[in-house]
Amino acid sequence: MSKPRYWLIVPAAGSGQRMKADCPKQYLQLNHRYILDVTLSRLLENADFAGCMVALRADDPWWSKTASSKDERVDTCIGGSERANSVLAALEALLDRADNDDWVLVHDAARPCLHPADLGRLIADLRGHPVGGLLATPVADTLKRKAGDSNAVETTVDRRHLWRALTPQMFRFSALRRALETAIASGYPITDEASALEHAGQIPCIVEGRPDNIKITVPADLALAGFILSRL
Ligand SMILES: Nc1ccn([C@@H]2O[C@H](COP(=O)(O)OP(=O)(O)OP(=O)(O)O)[C@@H](O)[C@H]2O)c(=O)n1
Ligand SMILES: C[C@](O)(CO)[C@H](O)COP(=O)(O)O
Repeated sequence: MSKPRYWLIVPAAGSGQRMKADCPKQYLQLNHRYILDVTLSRLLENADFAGCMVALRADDPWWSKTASSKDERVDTCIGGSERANSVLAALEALLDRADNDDWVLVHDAARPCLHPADLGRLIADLRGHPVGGLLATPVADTLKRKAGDSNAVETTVDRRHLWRALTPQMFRFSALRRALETAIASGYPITDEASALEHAGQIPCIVEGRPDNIKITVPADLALAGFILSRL
């Protein structure tokens, strides 16, 4: 039986509304490099992937300007209306190359600060796991639940067992594809790969990751990401 291979999927078909920039955030620059190029290089330089599939917007005029578009290891497909649809599209674009039990790592294009040690630990800790799992970091702040749309505090949430999901998230090719198809078809709200597997009755494994593996989401995150990268 051949050893399972590792495939990389990077969903990069978002519009970055919360960033309020003049282009999708994955094409903003950090130290004169596109964020998408930074993210892809930090993944491809630190693990041995059989291939990489990047999901892009259908109207993406920036990709051809990136260094990654010249990298023969990187293929592209058209993403979907939601992140989960983009990941499913990338899985389907790999159907003729990936085996059912191959591992797939899914990592947000908007997370350029992934530390190589976290990537290595995720792969090492989960390579023998029956389901797979994700990088996550413990909640460090006290969490409040607001009362509807008001600013009134409804309650303080017990954070003792709460973790923030990060990426990469790592699951078997066929199990992930099946779980995403089922969850999307059922209208179940999924915002990460693990929640699709949970919806399918699986129990993903958490691997603790660094809290500085931030997702660039709002304007203040850009300078923070630049500082983090300068220290990595
Ligand atoms: N239809 C979508 C939506 C998001 N993403 C990708 O999923 C990652 C995480 O999503 P998010 O941070 O929400 O990005 P956006 O959807 O672009 O941001 P916003 O919600 O502010 O518009 C990003 O790399 C984004 O490009 C995607 O591939 N396809
Ligand atoms: C996948 C993720 O980054 C894990 O925290 C997150 O769910 C993405 O959410 P978004 O709203 O698509 O940014």
